[in-house]
Amino acid sequence: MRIIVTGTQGQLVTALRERATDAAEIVALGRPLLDLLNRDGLRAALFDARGDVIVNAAAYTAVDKAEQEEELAFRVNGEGAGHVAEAAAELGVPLIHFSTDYVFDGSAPRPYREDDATAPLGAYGRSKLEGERRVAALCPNSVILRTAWVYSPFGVNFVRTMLRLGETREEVGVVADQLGNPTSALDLADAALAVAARLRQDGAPQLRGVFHMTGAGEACWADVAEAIFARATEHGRRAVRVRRIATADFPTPARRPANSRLDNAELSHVYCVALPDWRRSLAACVDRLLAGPTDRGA
Ligand SMILES: NC(=O)C1=CN([C@@H]2O[C@H](COP(=O)(O)OP(=O)(O)OC[C@H]3O[C@@H](n4cnc5c(N)ncnc54)[C@H](O)[C@@H]3O)[C@@H](O)[C@H]2O)C=CC1
Repeated sequence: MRIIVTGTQGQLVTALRERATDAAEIVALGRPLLDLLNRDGLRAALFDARGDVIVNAAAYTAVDKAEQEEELAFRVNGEGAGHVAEAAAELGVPLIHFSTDYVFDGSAPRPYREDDATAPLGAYGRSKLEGERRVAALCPNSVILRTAWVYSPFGVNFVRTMLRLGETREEVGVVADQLGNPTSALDLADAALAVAARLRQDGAPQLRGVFHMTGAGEACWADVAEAIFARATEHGRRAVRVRRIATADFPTPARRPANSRLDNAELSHVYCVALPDWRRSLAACVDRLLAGPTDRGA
């Protein structure tokens, strides 16, 4: 199976490359060859690549900056996703598109299900929701995977940021009133590869549509930080205290949902796919970052 992935540098595409087995060849296409802002170039690249499945893993992901650059975020995450969907439909290949918990406003008292009402709080969430709409409209042979709180040994993410802060600080203030599901990009890649294989073999309509895909178990950001620092001490790092703060004490340009939890029951029921518990995968990520040479820059 030849899987064409948009983007070459992101957490998810890097994880897909690492986790691909012999049964799946990953062809990652990024800028300048494939730019979500350039419909014609993108189409030419996807048509040339001749894949069995397309995965749209590229996106404008700067959540706070998007508040100042909403038009750009829409062009990349809305229109760009639409261009990929249009090309996949014309090529007749299934599309896996990634979306986000930020399509919800976080007011629900329980984990969100796929058919719950969307109401993004910020520009990034609005742009991703527009992408979902375009993908669903232009490419019915598609799966939209909403994920959340993604971390990995690569790129910019919470785990790497905490480990960097922990090098110089004895205490770090971390918000404790946002709940979500920490998700390892490597687990996400394994699950997405399983979905890709099913989509390729089976045209059943129930395999298409929106699915939630996050790590098992829930946490607030302060819980995640505590788990990171606890694991880091096992690698000889000195202990770092986590001061549990409120979102109101850590203002950011974009508002975040207080409840980001996604219910994965549908994915488990339809695909028999479930991601491991976040604590186990997080420990493995910290082990990897602290055991070997690291790619600094988070
Ligand atoms: N990182 C997270 O916590 C979450 C991510 N997601 C979604 O998961 C997917 C993967 O996210 P990550 O790998 O973490 O993102 P990332 O920020 O690590 O990587 C994004 C990739 O998109 C590429 N890109 C940006 N603009 C582009 C353009 N105009 N043309 C071509 N490529 C472009 C970047 O170069 C980069 O390779 C995205 O759809 C994101 O919206 C959803 C929820 C949470």
